[in-house]
Amino acid sequence: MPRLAISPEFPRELRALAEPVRRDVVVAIRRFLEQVPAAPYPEQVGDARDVRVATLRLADRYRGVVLRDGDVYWLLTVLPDDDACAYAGGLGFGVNSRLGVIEVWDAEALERAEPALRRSAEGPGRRLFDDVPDADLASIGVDPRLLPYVRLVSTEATLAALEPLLPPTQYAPLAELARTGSLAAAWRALDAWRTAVTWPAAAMSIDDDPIDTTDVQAALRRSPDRAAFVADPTELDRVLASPDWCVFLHPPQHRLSRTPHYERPVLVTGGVGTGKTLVALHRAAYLAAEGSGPVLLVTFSRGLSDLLSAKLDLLVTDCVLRKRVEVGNVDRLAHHIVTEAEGRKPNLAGDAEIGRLFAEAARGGPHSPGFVQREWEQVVLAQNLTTLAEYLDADRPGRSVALDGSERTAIWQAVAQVTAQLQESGRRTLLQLASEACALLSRTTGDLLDDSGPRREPYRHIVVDEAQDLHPAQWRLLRAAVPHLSDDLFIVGDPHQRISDNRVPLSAVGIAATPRRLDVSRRLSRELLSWSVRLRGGGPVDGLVETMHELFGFGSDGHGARPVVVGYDSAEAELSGLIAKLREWVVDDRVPVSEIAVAAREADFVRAARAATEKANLGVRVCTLHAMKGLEFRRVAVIGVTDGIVPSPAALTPATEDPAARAHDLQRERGLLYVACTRAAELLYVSHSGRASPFLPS
Ligand SMILES: Nc1ncnc2c1ncn2[C@@H]1O[C@H](COP(=O)(O)OP(=O)(O)OP(=O)(O)O)[C@@H](O)[C@H]1O
Repeated sequence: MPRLAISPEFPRELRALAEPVRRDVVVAIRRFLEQVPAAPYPEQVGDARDVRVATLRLADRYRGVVLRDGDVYWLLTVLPDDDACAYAGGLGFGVNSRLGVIEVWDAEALERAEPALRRSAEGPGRRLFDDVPDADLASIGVDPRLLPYVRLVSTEATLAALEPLLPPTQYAPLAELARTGSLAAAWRALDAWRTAVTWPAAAMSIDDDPIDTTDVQAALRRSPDRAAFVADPTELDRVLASPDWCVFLHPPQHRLSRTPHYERPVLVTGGVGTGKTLVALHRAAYLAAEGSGPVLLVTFSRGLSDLLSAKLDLLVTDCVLRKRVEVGNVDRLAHHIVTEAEGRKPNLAGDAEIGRLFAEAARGGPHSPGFVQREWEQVVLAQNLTTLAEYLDADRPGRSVALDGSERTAIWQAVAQVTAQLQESGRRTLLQLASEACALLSRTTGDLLDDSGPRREPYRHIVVDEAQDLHPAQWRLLRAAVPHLSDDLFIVGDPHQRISDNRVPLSAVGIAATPRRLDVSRRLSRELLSWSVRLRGGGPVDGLVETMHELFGFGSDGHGARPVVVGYDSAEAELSGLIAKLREWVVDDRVPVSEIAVAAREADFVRAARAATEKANLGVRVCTLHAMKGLEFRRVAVIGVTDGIVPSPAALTPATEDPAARAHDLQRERGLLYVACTRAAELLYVSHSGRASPFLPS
């Protein structure tokens, strides 16, 4: 029986075919897998650069292109007959001698480029790699068949022009060597392509066992981003029907999510669209299959946990495994634990009620209600301070206004008044609930969440998404909900996308996490990414990690359109401009309305935009900037990005009251706009009426 692996391009190209052809192709592959009568057979391609390449007739006038090695077949694409033969004939194949992964290159295009390369290399200057011996180029994985072309490269620009023709696993270390002149830097670039199946986690050194560069099957198994093995028609159907991200993980994503064991908690940070959520989903799926107990996949809000749950359903199709993962948000977890312990649902206090209580408690005092409330949430609840003595002694990280003993005592009394009133009315805030749930879990009585043993944590593994927005009380709850064992906490987040006031290093809540990083945005084009990074302001931010988190060093793997920023004279004209833009997208460009979103800072403008889109019969999503968190659309319009609206004056603490709080508020408002603008995978349109928001890059 043949062993068949599918490349990520194949399902995409299959989806683009007309329905009857698609059906015939799938039937033919099934026949091939099971070797029943009338199964397609490999046919040699005349003049092929690699004799192992063949085609399979999969439908009338359509052929699949395969790389064949013994009984192993790697199905690369499906094309009309002539195109398939021409394409197959021009490909070069190899196994990377350092990584052991499969490589494909455009051998025919390289042959065509050779005369131009020679001409450019004939000039007076030296060639780029003249000083690098062959052995060093081999040590970064350059294939001997590509060496003659590499030797002709005279400038970094020429090398960049060759990028589409070379395997990325050879281009990346070469580009790094050209840029830095350092072999060590090139090895590091090479290392970024290792997957969890390339090497065991402990064996990441360049000098490990020699690779058998003739073993195609082993190479395909080490290339989970390039090949998915399907043993039978059921697996075939799953690979063909699943979204790409379910099947083909990029090497760093694969390594992070499928490393067999992490002795300590892990914190994965990464810029927008680098695949953090996908890594969290895959880690949860991996732990469900390979772990040793119940898994909690937890995020910031209910809306996001519903989205995570739907994605996990796509990823984990086995019901038994899926049941091992509970998906929720931290508030729900706290609610659940307190309800179980008390036998009834807790009453929650809303924001308006809390605001009113603090207004009363702070009346006549030197500090505003907002200041006192922030002191409660960011100092008292954040550090779980329960007595005045503890508060008098406490550090107040992130709070810039110094308080003497009598001021602290006055604030403590105001906070005590609010908490007493809450207690009297039988209400609690969500943060209080998180603290109580943590205290309940820390008791030795057990009997929570159907857990009958004493002091047994309800989960064996916890995976956290959108970690940058969790409060210290919520972190303590998560820490208490899982035992201190290997693979306890796997955390993903991006401090630059924070839209809350929570900026706690994990070490401060008892989580000593090993940092890891994802560097390549898979959502944003280079153009959108560079604009967004300027919008965010390249400055470092704090929280999650011990030191400041920098925004540099992260890139994108594709090009696209630049964002469009349009200024109007009035809000009415801005709404008319929005409707015209949406019509262009929906009617002219035929983008489905479900793949378009409109967002604004102020609820009033959201309502006005919603009314305008409904009147124009354009059923796109219209929401606040906040509601865009964690989502993704092909096209996004962010409107009302006007001075005086973004940042929202109501969300800013007066500088006279607390300059550090104001700086944080500004950073949060900037983060909010950054998050909304970076939801666009394809096109971003930004508009304002009057002067543009000071956050917009010039
Ligand atoms: N391995 C992959 N295969 C296919 N698509 C991918 C892959 N990795 C990432 N993507 C694409 O990138 C998008 C972003 O992934 P994801 O939402 O996990 O990133 P993120 O880092 O959590 O983003 P953000 O922090 O901006 O919310 C995905 O929706 C998908 O379109």
